[in-house]
Amino acid sequence: MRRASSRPGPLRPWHERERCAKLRSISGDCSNFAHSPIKVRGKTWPTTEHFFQAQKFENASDQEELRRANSPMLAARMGQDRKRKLRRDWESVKVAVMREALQAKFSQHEDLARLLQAIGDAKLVEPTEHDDSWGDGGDGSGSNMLGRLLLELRAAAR
Ligand SMILES: Nc1nc(O)c(N)c(N[C@@H]2O[C@H](COP(=O)(O)O)[C@@H](O)[C@H]2O)n1
Repeated sequence: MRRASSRPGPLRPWHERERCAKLRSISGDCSNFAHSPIKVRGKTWPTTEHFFQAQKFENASDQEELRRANSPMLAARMGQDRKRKLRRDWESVKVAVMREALQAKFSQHEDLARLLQAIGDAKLVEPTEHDDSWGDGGDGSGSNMLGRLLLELRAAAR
């Protein structure tokens, strides 16, 4: 006789989980790649991704190089390679930096602030197996820090 396996069943695909639960994937205007410039620390940054990735670096010249990256994807790649000198406290400040970026974005773009409220009470999640810190790790096991910060902003604005 076959015994029931104690292992969990196959993970449900993202779209199915989104349908069943009150989940919304972070995409489009809510994503850090959205072309919604922010003014922070005396400069204009093309996207929140540019600002976030630039803050990783100790040298102002490296930060400026990131700010001028032609796309958020390029800024992310530049921020993730280790050719430039990473600031030593990055791990301890990165969530605060992301919060600063998102606060700027959603306070400087009224339409986006409205969009965040329009999501209602759904939970926001970045569904990606490539990131279990900012995202959900692809199966819901990640920390979902980006989603949590967006929900924090949504609650604060209510
Ligand atoms: N799809 C995807 N792939 C990755 O590799 C990611 N890291 C993310 N998450 C986004 O990446 C930004 C921060 O990344 P690092 O801290 O430099 O790893 C941030 O915009 C996350 O939303 N997504």
